[in-house]
Amino acid sequence: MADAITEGTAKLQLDEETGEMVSKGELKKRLQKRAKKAAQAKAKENAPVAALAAAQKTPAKKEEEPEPMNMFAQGWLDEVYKERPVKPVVTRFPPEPNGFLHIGHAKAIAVNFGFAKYHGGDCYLRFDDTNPEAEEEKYFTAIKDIVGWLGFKPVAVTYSSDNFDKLYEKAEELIKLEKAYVCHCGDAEIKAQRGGEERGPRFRCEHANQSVEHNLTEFRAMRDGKYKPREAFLRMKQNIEDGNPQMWDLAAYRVLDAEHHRTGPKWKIYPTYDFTHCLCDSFENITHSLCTTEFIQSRVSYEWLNTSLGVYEPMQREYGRLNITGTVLSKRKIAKLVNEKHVRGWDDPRLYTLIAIRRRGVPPGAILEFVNELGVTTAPTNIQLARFDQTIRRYLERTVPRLMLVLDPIPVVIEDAEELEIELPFSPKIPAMGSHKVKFTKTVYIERSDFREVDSKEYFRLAPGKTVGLFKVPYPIKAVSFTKDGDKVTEIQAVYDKEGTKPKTYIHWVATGSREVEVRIHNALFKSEKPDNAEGGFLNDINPHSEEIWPHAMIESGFDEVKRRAPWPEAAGESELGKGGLESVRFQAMRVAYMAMDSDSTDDKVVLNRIVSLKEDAGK
Ligand SMILES: Nc1ncnc2c1ncn2[C@@H]1O[C@H](COP(=O)(O)OP(=O)(O)OP(=O)(O)O)[C@@H](O)[C@H]1O
Ligand SMILES: NC(=O)CC[C@H](N)C(=O)O
Repeated sequence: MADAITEGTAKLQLDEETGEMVSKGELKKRLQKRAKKAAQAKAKENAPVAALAAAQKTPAKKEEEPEPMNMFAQGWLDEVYKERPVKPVVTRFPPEPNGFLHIGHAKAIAVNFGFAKYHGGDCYLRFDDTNPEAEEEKYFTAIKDIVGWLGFKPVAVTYSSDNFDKLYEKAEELIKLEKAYVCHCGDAEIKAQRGGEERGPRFRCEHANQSVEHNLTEFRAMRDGKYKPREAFLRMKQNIEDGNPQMWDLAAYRVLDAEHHRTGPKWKIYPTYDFTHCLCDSFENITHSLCTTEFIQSRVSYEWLNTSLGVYEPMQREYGRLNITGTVLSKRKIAKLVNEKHVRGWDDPRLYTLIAIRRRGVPPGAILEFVNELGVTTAPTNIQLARFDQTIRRYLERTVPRLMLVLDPIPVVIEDAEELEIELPFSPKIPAMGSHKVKFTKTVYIERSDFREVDSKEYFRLAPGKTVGLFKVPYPIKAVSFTKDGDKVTEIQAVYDKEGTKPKTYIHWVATGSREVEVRIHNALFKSEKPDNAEGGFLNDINPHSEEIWPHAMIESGFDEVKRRAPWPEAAGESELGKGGLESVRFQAMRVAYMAMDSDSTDDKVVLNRIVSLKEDAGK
């Protein structure tokens, strides 16, 4: 008979509206009831509007797994390949090591590494380290780490600074070709030469007429420390008549009073982005140099320099940036949040740096799936946080095991119960995940929110005289009394309800002796979709409830096995890197949320982060 009851629990389903686990039949009944109500409401609307709404809903039904390589097989990236269908494809991901990467960079990583991988080629991780003032060792390490975590292996890690000698030679060559000159003009003069505020006529300064010998002497003097910053710079002699400002004799080299973290005090002059990037691409035999659309105008100067020097010419093409709304990504703003202690650090799970997303427990594969789903075009993509969460949720749904976790435990003493061993599957849908055994004890702990002191007709969980199912336990229980300390219920007394009908609802529980854990539930860090538009600035938009802590949550013993068997899922960079970090211990806490271990965990104390809720928040 016990079997007859537990059999049903294997097929329990989540009622998304109430958060309860209920039998298939009960869920069907509830859905029908709600559908009827909704239909009645809808009937009031006029027919065309209703039809449009239905039509708009259709695509959402498509819940299949996205094809992981779609973004390369079709659309913009496919066109780019067709423009230059060469083998082997060679690409590069070229971050400046001046901060932690964010979700937008994940797109750049996926595009560059993915494009090469898809075409059987190679991708370099190139540190674009030509601004010694802003660069720090910790960023190099963090960037390398994140690329590996996303599952990509650079064919080599290179540095623009590896090429400082070669770039210097190319600069002298450009001077000898009469295509560069040393200029001593200040900002105001340069502005005037470029037409000024009124966009008037453009003209060159007298330095542009210097002889090659003079320019060489001056450039070497710059190199040898004769000039202080801003006293001299090397300019490319492009085409001042051109409508594109990127052709208005851009700087190629400037004097900087800074030690480079790799070349030390060797250089007093450093090449600019416009001089460095296209040449480094050329030196590395990059076939497709993919970057974001703010570089569209730079394409002419990119091509001009390589052509002028007669070197191998890569092809630059530009795609739209990925922006997430409802958060801030700028380094300066995140630094403010960190310094003013609004968040726990650059890797705080409420941020959208990649180290933060990783710490929160988001699997690397889910990020790649997100980028792939959005696709790549030349248009910028502005995405709401909820859309990102939705992809993660779908990904976790099919890849992580389930456990029982109680956030706010309250003991229930089941007077006629005996200790039992109960087998729990790790996943109701994927038998290959296996199962584990947990102890069922006379006293179990349930969520405080699953008990009501006063029953009502619309309530289906535990209340005095009311019966509820405990997930996988042979008999449902009925509350008979409860004890209080002041306003707070401290214990519920219950008995097995062996005679009653099958319960309508099942709730999760944990046994006596279960491990106490701290759970951190993260909500949006900002109240609005556009924190930057808040009066007085983005700090005024901070959500005071962005982190809720449950310090005395309890987790069932299956957690130990989930931890031992991590990473969940075993994919992308985590397993290749070895074991995966604590954040790869992921699971679905039944009826609660998707969870991962936080890096604050110690041998004695487990801290868990909510990765995402089980369903989209109402109102979003
Ligand atoms: N939001 C984004 N979406 C897509 N690609 C991006 C985004 N931000 C940067 N990238 C790309 O990543 C690569 C390395 O970026 P780098 O760190 O040099 O950029 P950045 O523009 O300085 O970034 P940010 O200023 O946003 O921190 C570049 O090719 C850049 O175009
Ligand atoms: N061409 C590019 O991809 C630009 C990379 C460069 N590090 C930048 O964002 O400034």
